[in-house]
Amino acid sequence: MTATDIAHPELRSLLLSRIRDVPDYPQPGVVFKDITPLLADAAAFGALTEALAAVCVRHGADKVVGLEARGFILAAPAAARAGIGFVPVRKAGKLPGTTLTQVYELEYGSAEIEVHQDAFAPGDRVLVIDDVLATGGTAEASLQLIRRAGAEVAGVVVLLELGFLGGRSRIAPALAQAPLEALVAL
Ligand SMILES: O=P(O)(O)OC[C@H]1O[C@H](OP(=O)(O)OP(=O)(O)O)[C@H](O)[C@@H]1O
Ligand SMILES: Nc1ncnc2[nH]cnc12
Repeated sequence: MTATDIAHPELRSLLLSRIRDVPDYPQPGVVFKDITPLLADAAAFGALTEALAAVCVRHGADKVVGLEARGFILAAPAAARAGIGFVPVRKAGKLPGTTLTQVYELEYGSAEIEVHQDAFAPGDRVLVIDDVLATGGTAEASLQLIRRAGAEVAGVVVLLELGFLGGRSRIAPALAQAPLEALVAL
């Protein structure tokens, strides 16, 4: 499976120019993609929010899911801009209501994520937004949660896809026919 990017060339280079590589973080051998310079640049963050909101509208999503923590920063303004409700998928133990839980593996460790059991209306079409798709473990777990909560997956959109880590292939079964889009794919 090939990683493709959907940002037009000007937006792609703006976004890429504001993502900083941090070698050996959080552990040796990992090159961490730091989006804080992008968030600190109002023009770049604004253009990113517009692009993500356009994807939400194009897919006719009823809800936008953001994945804790960096996914929240991108998904919440995009959902508000698109006029769609936002649902947080959080790391275990952070949501106050009755939750569904999913265990998953990361590039650097393992984790559990949760969503409120009543976060979606039956049949809601849900678009997942995150900053980075790496191994795909987080996105895959979120898709399983969304379906278990009774909603449909409209798609996944990420700012940055690290294609060499194989996340696209990993999440293909959980996506079923839904699209995975990356604004920038490396
Ligand atoms: O495709 P994967 O291998 O699952 O990796 C991608 C995930 O890893 C990061 O989250 P992380 O949990 O590291 O931390 P955060 O709380 O800073 O967003 C990133 O924000 C994605 O959610
Ligand atoms: N290399 C990476 N950079 C930033 N976030 C990540 N999440 C998983 N792998 C990552």
